Amino acid sequence: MSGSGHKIKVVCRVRPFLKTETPDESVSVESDRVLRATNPRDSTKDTRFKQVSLGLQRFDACYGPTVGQDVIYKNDVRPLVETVFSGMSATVFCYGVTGAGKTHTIQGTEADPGIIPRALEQIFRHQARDAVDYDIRVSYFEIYKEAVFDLLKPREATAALPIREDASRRIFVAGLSEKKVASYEQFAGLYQRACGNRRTASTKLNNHSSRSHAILTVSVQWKDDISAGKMWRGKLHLIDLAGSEDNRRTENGRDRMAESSAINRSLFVLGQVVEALNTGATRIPYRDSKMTRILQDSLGGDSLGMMIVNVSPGEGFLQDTHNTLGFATRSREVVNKPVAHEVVEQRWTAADRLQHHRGAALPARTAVVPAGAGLKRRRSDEPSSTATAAAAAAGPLADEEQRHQAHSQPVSVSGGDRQAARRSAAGVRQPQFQIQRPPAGADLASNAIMERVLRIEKQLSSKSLDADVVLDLFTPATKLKTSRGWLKHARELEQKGDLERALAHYEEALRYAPELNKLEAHIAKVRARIRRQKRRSSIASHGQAGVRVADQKPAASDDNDNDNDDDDDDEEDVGHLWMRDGLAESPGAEKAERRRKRAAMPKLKPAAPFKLAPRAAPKAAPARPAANGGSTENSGEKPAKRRRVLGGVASVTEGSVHDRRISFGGAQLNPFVVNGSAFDSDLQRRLEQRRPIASTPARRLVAKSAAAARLHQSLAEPPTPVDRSDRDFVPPSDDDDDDDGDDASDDGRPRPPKKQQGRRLPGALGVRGLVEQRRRAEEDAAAAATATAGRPPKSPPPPPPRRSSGAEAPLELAAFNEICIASALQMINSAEVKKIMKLQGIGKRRAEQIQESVQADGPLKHVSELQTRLHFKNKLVMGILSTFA
Ligand SMILES: Nc1ncnc2c1ncn2[C@@H]1O[C@H](COP(=O)(O)OP(=O)(O)OP(=O)(O)O)[C@@H](O)[C@H]1O
Repeated sequence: MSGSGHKIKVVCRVRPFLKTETPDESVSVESDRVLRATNPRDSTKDTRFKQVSLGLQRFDACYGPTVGQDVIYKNDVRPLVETVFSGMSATVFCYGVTGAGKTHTIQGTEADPGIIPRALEQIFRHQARDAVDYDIRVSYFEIYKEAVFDLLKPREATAALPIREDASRRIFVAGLSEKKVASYEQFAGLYQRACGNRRTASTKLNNHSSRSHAILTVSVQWKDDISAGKMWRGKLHLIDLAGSEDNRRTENGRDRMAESSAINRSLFVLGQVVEALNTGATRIPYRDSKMTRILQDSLGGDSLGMMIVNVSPGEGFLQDTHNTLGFATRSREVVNKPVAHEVVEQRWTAADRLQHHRGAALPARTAVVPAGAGLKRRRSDEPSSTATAAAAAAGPLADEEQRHQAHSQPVSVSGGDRQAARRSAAGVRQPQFQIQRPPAGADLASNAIMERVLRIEKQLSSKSLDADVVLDLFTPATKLKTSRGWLKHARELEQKGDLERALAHYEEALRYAPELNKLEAHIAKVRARIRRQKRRSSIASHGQAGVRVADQKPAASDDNDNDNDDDDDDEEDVGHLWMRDGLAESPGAEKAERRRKRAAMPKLKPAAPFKLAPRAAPKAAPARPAANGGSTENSGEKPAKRRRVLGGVASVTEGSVHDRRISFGGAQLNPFVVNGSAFDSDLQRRLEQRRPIASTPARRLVAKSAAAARLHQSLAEPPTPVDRSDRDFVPPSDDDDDDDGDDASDDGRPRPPKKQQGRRLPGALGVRGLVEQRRRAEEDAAAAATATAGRPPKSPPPPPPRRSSGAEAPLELAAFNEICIASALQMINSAEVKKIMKLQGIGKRRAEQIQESVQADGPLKHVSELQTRLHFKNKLVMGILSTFA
């Protein structure tokens, strides 16, 4: 039999009805190998159906309620126990739902003993009969809530024990006590005490329900004179599995629920193992539960295996019966490769000693190996020569009857490598089975799945299944698919302008695919748009007297605004902040007014293109090249490709970077410093690396800088016509701060008296004044650019105007800030501003103080305060500027 596979033997046993149950005909044993069960979905159907649902299940043996323990033992278990004396390992385990009779079958009662006492009796009888000196030892442990406990020790004296693998890759429980027993009586006393240590409890379905899996191992070892004094070891594992439980029926409390969850989990893994073995999966998830790990050799390993499937009769258990029988049928396909086991002495290697030196326990002096294999510490995935030979020699499996026979007779094994025995299955029959080491990370993945299952079970048991747990049930592919579905709907809704519902759909999509960062960003945008819509409508309805919303878009057009361009968003973001007097009341009229004003404004292109100034010449060259109305000819560089920004008003020349400044309309700007604050590190990085400004946000910021420049310029220029020769306006930057306190700027131009700072604008000019001023400045710029076209650039350029900082800010800066504050005041109560203020370190209380104070004293008092909140200010400034662009 060496080298051939043995299917697990599956025996079915139906328990009798208990006194508390009402007998019915739903489950019955039709013949010694056929069980009939009513279809749980339709009990009115003919009970003799064949193919539907349960139909007729064929097993190795079927026992009805009247069959006694002795019959089952004699027919099916006794032959298996005999194999132990051939050096084989054999496993009998009882499987079934709670209350189906597992403990009764494996343990029995004093009056009607089960498999364990009968098997031990048989072993001692065999010992007495043979002239061989058998060394019989027993160990008994339980797996309770995924922890292993020694049952041969008093419960209070035992801690959870670890599971290990020995040198020949055999699983064992480290530290488990093994007691030598010389007679059945000695065993019976020991066993009785040990049973008292097992955890049992009363549930609604079973007064004496086992809460753990219990595994009794009987080891029989002897020296064989015939085989030149070789040591042999046979093992018998007798296992009473805890029953799967439907917690709706057991009405378990919290403690029982935790136990039940652990039980169900390990049984679930058992099902997975069987499934994997049957489908020839590359990885068998033994490690996913302690029980399957311990049963590894009995499930697809080198043990002989037998499963007794216990079934509760009665209609009330039909669904459970259906599930149990389904599992049993699948288990019948599992093929084991039984081999005899030799005990060999092993020497401790240098590696063992080193490990021991580091604190690890030394391996046992003896190891159990497949007969004839000797002790080889070989990786399990290494092919062995015997394996190949065995695989080649393996013939087709014996038919079912022969297999049945194989269990009925002691298996004589001539030896052979354990690996060889496993591999010999290859090519023998389908499904074939191979033990392979799991691929790296497979355990992790499987653990993750188990964690999911556990979470779900936990929630199910607490009857509070929440959405996240349901989400866990989906595979990643399903999640992605579902997410796409939500996204599709969301986009449609957004296009229709139904932002609220679109947002809900987007959020739903994100739940299924939280890794979609872009989606997250888009959701934030949609949220912002909804907020803006709400603000607009509230401002429109509760607008203060004399203040009109200048830039308010009609709701419909806003709703339909489906482009995701940040620029537009930014415009929207703050467009409503721009408050002006005297504009048309209706949105339509406002729009017309805006259009009219825009048309009236001169265009700045192409005479005053906005571009990056050429790169500074090395050292000898002046720090700032002459500006020539925005052209790049003075750089001496090959003109680079131009990128149009902001509807043709400005353009950026790729690669022409100079001193981080942008020349525009005769002015040089530092794109990173608007009003003294750095605002775009990405752009800065790109420019510093001399990389093309490809990203939309970067171009947008450059464009905004242009707008900022225009406003600065218009504010800097006096309302009266200016000297056209002075075109080299440099906006204020940190480098240019002039704290000397004179009233004159470096270029000699007089500054407005400090007293007037911040008072003249916009209070004096008003917003309209500012706009008008800007328009005039732009006209001048256009005229100057036309006049200077074709002329050689001026050299050297006059030094740029300088400004004071803080409280001594020049007029234009003060005006700027005033605009900011005025704008801020309108949104000071909005959540967005609060958030910004929080980010900038302005507390709620402080924000309120500012608001009150601004209302009482006027906004200019707080210019310096706001100046320190650079980001906050810039956001507003940028928004305001975009309304000019
Ligand atoms: N074949 C049988 N003959 C007589 N009584 C039986 C038989 N099988 C089971 N019973 C009775 O049914 C009840 C439940 O049986 P048992 O405790 O063995 O179930 P179990 O499957 O081990 O349950 P659990 O998984 O909850 O431990 C017990 O009272 C037992 O005596």
